[in-house]
Amino acid sequence: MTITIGLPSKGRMKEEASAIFEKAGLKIVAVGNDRSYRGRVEGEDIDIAFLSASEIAREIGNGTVDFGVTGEDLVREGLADADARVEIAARLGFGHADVVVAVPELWLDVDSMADLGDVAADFRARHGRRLAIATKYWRLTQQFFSRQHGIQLYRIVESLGATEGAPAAGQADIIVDITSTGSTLKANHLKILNDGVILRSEACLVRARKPEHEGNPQIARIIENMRAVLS
Ligand SMILES: Nc1ncnc2c1ncn2[C@@H]1O[C@H](COP(=O)(O)OP(=O)(O)OP(=O)(O)O)[C@@H](O)[C@H]1O
Ligand SMILES: O=P(O)(O)OC[C@H]1O[C@H](OP(=O)(O)OP(=O)(O)O)[C@H](O)[C@@H]1O
Repeated sequence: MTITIGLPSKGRMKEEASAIFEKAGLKIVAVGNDRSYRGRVEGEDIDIAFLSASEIAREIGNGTVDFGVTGEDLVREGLADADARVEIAARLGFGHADVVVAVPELWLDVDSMADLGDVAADFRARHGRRLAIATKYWRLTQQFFSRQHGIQLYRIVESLGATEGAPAAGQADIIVDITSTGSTLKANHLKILNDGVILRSEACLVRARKPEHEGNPQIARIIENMRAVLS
Protein backbone atom coordinates (compact mmCIF):
# COMPACT_ATOMS: atom_id res chain seq x y z
CA MET A 1 0.00 0.00 0.00
CA THR A 2 1.29 3.48 -0.86
CA ILE A 3 1.33 5.68 2.23
CA THR A 4 0.63 9.40 1.85
CA ILE A 5 2.01 11.98 4.27
CA GLY A 6 0.79 15.60 4.32
CA LEU A 7 3.51 18.16 5.07
CA PRO A 8 3.18 21.95 5.32
CA SER A 9 3.80 23.58 1.95
CA LYS A 10 4.34 27.03 3.45
CA GLY A 11 4.23 28.89 6.70
CA ARG A 12 6.06 28.56 9.97
CA MET A 13 6.10 24.75 10.15
CA LYS A 14 7.36 24.01 6.65
CA GLU A 15 11.14 23.79 7.17
CA GLU A 16 11.10 21.98 10.50
CA ALA A 17 8.50 19.45 9.39
CA SER A 18 10.57 18.36 6.39
CA ALA A 19 13.81 18.43 8.43
CA ILE A 20 12.47 16.08 11.07
CA PHE A 21 11.52 13.52 8.43
CA GLU A 22 15.05 13.61 7.06
CA LYS A 23 16.44 13.09 10.56
CA ALA A 24 14.19 10.05 10.85
CA GLY A 25 15.80 8.63 7.73
CA LEU A 26 12.92 9.58 5.43
CA LYS A 27 14.53 11.75 2.77
CA ILE A 28 12.01 13.78 0.80
CA VAL A 29 12.62 14.31 -2.90
CA ALA A 30 10.58 16.59 -5.13
CA VAL A 31 8.46 15.17 -7.90
CA GLY A 32 8.45 17.50 -10.90
CA ASN A 33 9.82 21.02 -10.59
CA ASP A 34 10.23 23.38 -7.62
CA ARG A 35 6.61 24.54 -7.71
CA SER A 36 5.22 21.03 -7.53
CA TYR A 37 3.16 20.19 -4.47
CA ARG A 38 3.99 16.48 -4.64
CA GLY A 39 7.05 14.69 -3.36
CA ARG A 40 8.23 11.19 -2.50
CA VAL A 41 10.32 9.56 0.18
CA GLU A 42 13.49 8.25 -1.42
CA GLY A 43 13.53 4.49 -1.70
CA GLU A 44 10.09 4.00 -0.09
CA ASP A 45 6.52 3.61 -1.23
CA ILE A 46 5.58 6.90 0.44
CA ASP A 47 4.04 9.93 -1.30
CA ILE A 48 4.27 13.43 0.13
CA ALA A 49 1.41 15.89 -0.36
CA PHE A 50 2.42 19.48 0.39
CA LEU A 51 -0.62 21.28 1.81
CA SER A 52 -1.35 24.20 4.15
CA ALA A 53 -1.31 23.40 7.88
CA SER A 54 -5.09 23.65 8.24
CA GLU A 55 -5.74 21.59 5.10
CA ILE A 56 -3.54 18.87 6.56
CA ALA A 57 -5.79 18.63 9.63
CA ARG A 58 -8.83 18.28 7.37
CA GLU A 59 -7.25 15.69 5.05
CA ILE A 60 -6.13 13.49 7.97
CA GLY A 61 -9.68 13.73 9.33
CA ASN A 62 -11.21 12.46 6.11
CA GLY A 63 -8.46 9.90 5.53
CA THR A 64 -7.14 11.35 2.25
CA VAL A 65 -3.66 11.22 3.78
CA ASP A 66 -2.38 8.56 6.21
CA PHE A 67 -0.19 10.89 8.26
CA GLY A 68 0.31 14.62 8.51
CA VAL A 69 2.41 17.14 10.35
CA THR A 70 0.35 20.01 11.70
CA GLY A 71 -0.53 21.86 14.91
CA GLU A 72 -2.72 20.15 17.49
CA ASP A 73 -4.81 23.36 17.60
CA LEU A 74 -5.70 22.96 13.92
CA VAL A 75 -6.57 19.28 14.42
CA ARG A 76 -8.86 19.94 17.39
CA GLU A 77 -10.41 23.00 15.77
CA GLY A 78 -10.82 21.42 12.34
CA LEU A 79 -12.28 18.07 13.35
CA ALA A 80 -15.34 17.24 15.40
CA ASP A 81 -14.52 14.15 17.47
CA ALA A 82 -10.80 14.41 16.71
CA ASP A 83 -9.71 11.62 19.07
CA ALA A 84 -11.97 9.09 17.34
CA ARG A 85 -10.72 10.00 13.88
CA VAL A 86 -7.02 10.61 14.40
CA GLU A 87 -4.16 9.60 16.65
CA ILE A 88 -1.47 12.03 17.81
CA ALA A 89 1.41 9.67 17.10
CA ALA A 90 4.22 12.01 18.25
CA ARG A 91 4.67 15.53 19.55
CA LEU A 92 7.45 17.06 17.53
CA GLY A 93 8.84 19.77 19.82
CA PHE A 94 8.38 22.81 17.55
CA GLY A 95 5.51 25.11 16.59
CA HIS A 96 4.60 25.69 20.23
CA ALA A 97 1.68 28.07 20.77
CA ASP A 98 -1.15 28.35 23.27
CA VAL A 99 -4.80 28.95 22.41
CA VAL A 100 -5.93 31.41 25.08
CA VAL A 101 -8.83 33.53 26.32
CA ALA A 102 -7.71 37.16 26.60
CA VAL A 103 -9.61 40.20 27.85
CA PRO A 104 -8.76 43.92 27.92
CA GLU A 105 -6.13 44.76 30.58
CA LEU A 106 -8.55 47.46 31.75
CA TRP A 107 -10.97 44.81 33.03
CA LEU A 108 -9.31 44.94 36.44
CA ASP A 109 -11.90 42.72 38.17
CA VAL A 110 -11.71 39.96 35.57
CA ASP A 111 -8.86 37.49 36.09
CA SER A 112 -10.51 34.07 35.77
CA MET A 113 -13.12 32.20 33.74
CA ALA A 114 -15.46 32.42 36.76
CA ASP A 115 -15.11 36.23 36.69
CA LEU A 116 -15.77 36.17 32.95
CA GLY A 117 -18.88 34.02 33.53
CA ASP A 118 -20.19 36.77 35.85
CA VAL A 119 -19.48 39.41 33.23
CA ALA A 120 -21.24 37.34 30.54
CA ALA A 121 -24.30 36.84 32.78
CA ASP A 122 -24.70 40.60 33.35
CA PHE A 123 -23.70 41.70 29.90
CA ARG A 124 -27.10 41.96 28.25
CA ALA A 125 -28.61 43.87 31.16
CA ARG A 126 -25.71 46.31 31.15
CA HIS A 127 -25.01 46.68 27.45
CA GLY A 128 -28.15 45.42 25.70
CA ARG A 129 -26.26 42.63 23.85
CA ARG A 130 -24.28 39.47 24.49
CA LEU A 131 -20.57 39.36 25.27
CA ALA A 132 -18.82 39.12 21.88
CA ILE A 133 -15.75 36.89 21.41
CA ALA A 134 -13.56 37.37 18.32
CA THR A 135 -11.89 34.15 17.18
CA LYS A 136 -11.09 31.79 14.36
CA TYR A 137 -11.23 28.92 16.89
CA TRP A 138 -15.01 28.68 17.19
CA ARG A 139 -15.11 24.96 18.01
CA LEU A 140 -12.47 25.19 20.77
CA THR A 141 -14.17 28.33 22.12
CA GLN A 142 -17.59 26.69 22.31
CA GLN A 143 -16.19 23.58 23.98
CA PHE A 144 -14.25 25.60 26.54
CA PHE A 145 -16.92 28.18 27.35
CA SER A 146 -20.08 26.08 27.14
CA ARG A 147 -18.97 22.57 28.12
CA GLN A 148 -16.04 23.20 30.45
CA HIS A 149 -17.15 26.43 32.11
CA GLY A 150 -20.94 26.43 31.69
CA ILE A 151 -20.88 29.88 30.10
CA GLN A 152 -23.68 30.05 27.52
CA LEU A 153 -24.34 33.75 27.11
CA TYR A 154 -21.90 34.93 24.46
CA ARG A 155 -21.68 35.46 20.73
CA ILE A 156 -18.79 34.45 18.50
CA VAL A 157 -17.58 37.00 15.96
CA GLU A 158 -15.61 35.13 13.34
CA SER A 159 -12.18 36.64 12.81
CA LEU A 160 -10.02 35.97 9.79
CA GLY A 161 -6.86 37.58 11.18
CA ALA A 162 -5.55 40.39 13.39
CA THR A 163 -7.90 39.03 16.06
CA GLU A 164 -6.09 40.88 18.85
CA GLY A 165 -7.23 44.17 17.28
CA ALA A 166 -10.93 43.31 17.51
CA PRO A 167 -11.64 44.69 21.03
CA ALA A 168 -10.00 48.07 20.33
CA ALA A 169 -11.80 48.24 16.99
CA GLY A 170 -15.15 47.64 18.73
CA GLN A 171 -15.77 44.41 16.81
CA ALA A 172 -15.76 42.24 19.96
CA ASP A 173 -15.22 42.47 23.71
CA ILE A 174 -12.66 39.70 24.20
CA ILE A 175 -10.69 37.24 22.06
CA VAL A 176 -9.66 33.61 21.80
CA ASP A 177 -6.44 33.28 19.80
CA ILE A 178 -3.04 31.70 19.58
CA THR A 179 -0.05 33.20 21.33
CA SER A 180 3.60 32.23 21.55
CA THR A 181 5.73 35.10 22.86
CA GLY A 182 2.74 37.12 24.13
CA SER A 183 3.95 40.27 22.40
CA THR A 184 0.88 40.70 20.17
CA LEU A 185 -1.45 40.45 23.18
CA LYS A 186 0.68 42.96 25.08
CA ALA A 187 0.80 45.40 22.18
CA ASN A 188 -3.00 45.28 22.06
CA HIS A 189 -3.45 45.70 25.84
CA LEU A 190 -4.96 42.28 26.40
CA LYS A 191 -4.28 39.85 29.28
CA ILE A 192 -4.69 36.09 29.45
CA LEU A 193 -7.08 34.89 32.15
CA ASN A 194 -5.26 32.86 34.80
CA ASP A 195 -7.21 29.69 33.88
CA GLY A 196 -7.70 30.83 30.29
CA VAL A 197 -5.33 28.47 28.45
CA ILE A 198 -7.59 26.33 26.27
CA LEU A 199 -4.87 24.26 24.64
CA ARG A 200 -1.08 24.04 24.66
CA SER A 201 -0.40 23.25 21.03
CA GLU A 202 2.69 22.14 19.14
CA ALA A 203 3.43 20.49 15.80
CA CYS A 204 2.46 16.81 15.87
CA LEU A 205 2.77 13.74 13.70
CA VAL A 206 -0.89 12.85 13.33
CA ARG A 207 -2.22 9.55 11.94
CA ALA A 208 -5.61 8.99 10.36
CA ARG A 209 -7.26 6.05 12.14
CA LYS A 210 -7.77 3.64 9.23
CA PRO A 211 -8.47 -0.09 9.51
CA GLU A 212 -5.76 -0.90 6.95
CA HIS A 213 -3.13 0.58 9.27
CA GLU A 214 -3.68 -2.21 11.79
CA GLY A 215 -0.67 -4.51 11.76
CA ASN A 216 0.96 -2.65 8.82
CA PRO A 217 4.73 -2.74 9.52
CA GLN A 218 5.44 0.32 7.35
CA ILE A 219 3.02 2.43 9.41
CA ALA A 220 4.58 1.20 12.66
CA ARG A 221 8.09 1.90 11.33
CA ILE A 222 7.30 5.51 10.37
CA ILE A 223 6.03 6.19 13.89
CA GLU A 224 8.99 4.41 15.51
CA ASN A 225 11.55 6.27 13.38
CA MET A 226 9.97 9.63 14.18
CA ARG A 227 9.77 8.90 17.90
CA ALA A 228 13.39 7.74 17.90
CA VAL A 229 14.73 11.11 16.69
CA LEU A 230 12.74 12.91 19.37
CA SER A 231 13.96 10.97 22.36
N1 LIG B 1 3.13 32.62 16.85
C1 LIG B 1 2.30 31.81 16.24
N2 LIG B 1 1.22 32.29 15.65
C2 LIG B 1 0.36 31.49 15.00
N3 LIG B 1 0.49 30.17 14.88
C3 LIG B 1 1.54 29.63 15.45
C4 LIG B 1 2.50 30.39 16.15
N4 LIG B 1 3.44 29.55 16.59
C5 LIG B 1 3.09 28.33 16.19
N5 LIG B 1 1.95 28.35 15.50
C6 LIG B 1 1.26 27.20 14.94
O1 LIG B 1 1.42 27.18 13.55
C7 LIG B 1 0.28 26.59 12.93
C8 LIG B 1 -0.21 27.49 11.82
O2 LIG B 1 0.83 27.60 10.93
P1 LIG B 1 0.75 28.60 9.72
O3 LIG B 1 0.34 29.96 10.23
O4 LIG B 1 2.00 28.45 8.98
O5 LIG B 1 -0.43 27.96 8.95
P2 LIG B 1 -0.99 28.59 7.66
O6 LIG B 1 -0.06 28.23 6.56
O7 LIG B 1 -1.28 30.02 7.96
O8 LIG B 1 -2.29 27.82 7.46
P3 LIG B 1 -3.52 28.43 6.69
O9 LIG B 1 -2.95 29.29 5.59
O10 LIG B 1 -4.24 27.24 6.17
O11 LIG B 1 -4.25 29.19 7.75
C9 LIG B 1 -0.76 26.39 14.02
O12 LIG B 1 -0.79 25.02 14.37
C10 LIG B 1 -0.23 27.20 15.18
O13 LIG B 1 -0.50 26.64 16.43
O1 LIG C 1 2.36 35.73 20.91
P1 LIG C 1 3.03 36.21 19.63
O2 LIG C 1 4.44 35.73 19.53
O3 LIG C 1 2.92 37.69 19.47
O4 LIG C 1 2.33 35.51 18.38
C1 LIG C 1 0.95 35.50 18.21
C2 LIG C 1 0.51 36.08 16.93
O5 LIG C 1 1.19 35.49 15.83
C3 LIG C 1 0.24 35.06 14.87
O6 LIG C 1 -0.01 35.99 13.92
P2 LIG C 1 0.91 36.22 12.64
O7 LIG C 1 1.45 37.60 12.71
O8 LIG C 1 1.91 35.14 12.49
O9 LIG C 1 -0.10 36.19 11.48
P3 LIG C 1 -1.18 35.10 11.10
O10 LIG C 1 -2.47 35.73 11.57
O11 LIG C 1 -1.08 35.00 9.61
O12 LIG C 1 -0.84 33.81 11.80
C4 LIG C 1 -1.01 34.79 15.69
O13 LIG C 1 -2.20 34.85 14.93
C5 LIG C 1 -0.97 35.86 16.74
O14 LIG C 1 -1.58 37.03 16.29
